[in-house]
Amino acid sequence: MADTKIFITDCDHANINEEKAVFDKAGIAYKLVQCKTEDDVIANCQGAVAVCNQYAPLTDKVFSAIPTLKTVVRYGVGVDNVDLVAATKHGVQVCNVPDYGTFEVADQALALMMAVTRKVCQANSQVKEGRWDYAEMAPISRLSTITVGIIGLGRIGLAFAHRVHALGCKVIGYDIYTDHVKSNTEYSYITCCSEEEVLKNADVISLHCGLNADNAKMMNAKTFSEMKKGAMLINVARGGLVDEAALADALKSGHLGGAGIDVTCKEPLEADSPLRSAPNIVITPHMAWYSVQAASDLKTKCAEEAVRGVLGEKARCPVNKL
Ligand SMILES: NC(=O)C1=CN([C@@H]2O[C@H](COP(=O)(O)OP(=O)(O)OC[C@H]3O[C@@H](n4cnc5c(N)ncnc54)[C@H](O)[C@@H]3O)[C@@H](O)[C@H]2O)C=CC1
Ligand SMILES: O=C(O)C(=O)[C@H](O)COP(=O)(O)O
Repeated sequence: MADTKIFITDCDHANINEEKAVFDKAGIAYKLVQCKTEDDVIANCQGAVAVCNQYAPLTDKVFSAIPTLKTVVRYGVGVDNVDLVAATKHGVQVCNVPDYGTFEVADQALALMMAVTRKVCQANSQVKEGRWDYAEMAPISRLSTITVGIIGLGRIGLAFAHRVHALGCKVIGYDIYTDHVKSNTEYSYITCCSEEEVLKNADVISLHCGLNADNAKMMNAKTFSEMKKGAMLINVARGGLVDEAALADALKSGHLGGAGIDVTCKEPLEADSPLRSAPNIVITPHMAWYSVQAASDLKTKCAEEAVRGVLGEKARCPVNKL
């Protein structure tokens, strides 16, 4: 369609009913294409003024080849598949949807923390295999006595902080910006400290920062060695924050006591990933964000932001500064 203004570059949801309702109401022509590569996007999204995008890489090459493009809206919070520097250079406004599933992700982090600290999955397997022996699960600490360290005190990190605070855990945290935490009495129970102090003092570390060039593989053999013996790692943020081979080694050596992860470097997890054979690790399939309500909210908010882009209205959630 020649006047198609909005393209959905790719999405893995079963239907685009919410997007359709928003685009039809605005009277804007749209098209769903399922692109995997930069070349797919270039071939299929010519004339786009705005795109809704999930995984397809949006790079300098794409922005150069589609000069009509003014707005990119990511289905989600993380924008690590979009080259923000190139987008800014080409005058493309990149937006995300930061507020569709905050509680779901914090809940999943809590679920993983409970699963690994209480060894729920191991115990479940034991019983199904015909044994009945709580002592096999040792050691387990009383949760209200542990220190939880949060790396990334943004929306999700702070929602997770509330949850573990409610369990009676001591909460410490590190973020590159902490004024919003220190100036808000609602968070007075969080002790802000350095990354090194979090590594050294936490019994459980939960990652809640976005992935960028500066923090890729921030959890690696060196940082794992700085963690307490028996400490546990939770990651519902991005797989690329963790050196997975080093995590598997730290679990196999017994230095780390467990891990709960929802995200991996390659998704789905590779068949030969060393994480598959590591002890006390619980892995979920990048589902932290998901609930029926969050999925619907995400699609509606993403479509509405794309419409604002086409109409030249102010973006609700811009990520880059033009
Ligand atoms: N597993 C899932 O389904 C989902 C995962 N996510 C991931 O969670 C991440 C966080 O989401 P929100 O809390 O909503 O984002 P946010 O932008 O509100 O918070 C991120 C925080 O991380 C901090 N940060 C950045 N780099 C850091 C570093 N190197 N060390 C410490 N702190 C650092 C930022 O200053 C910010 O306060 C997203 O970027 C995304 O990657 C988000 C939604 C769903
Ligand atoms: O919001 C995010 O960021 C997310 O992680 C997603 O919503 C869910 O995952 P992906 O779309 O990044 O697979």
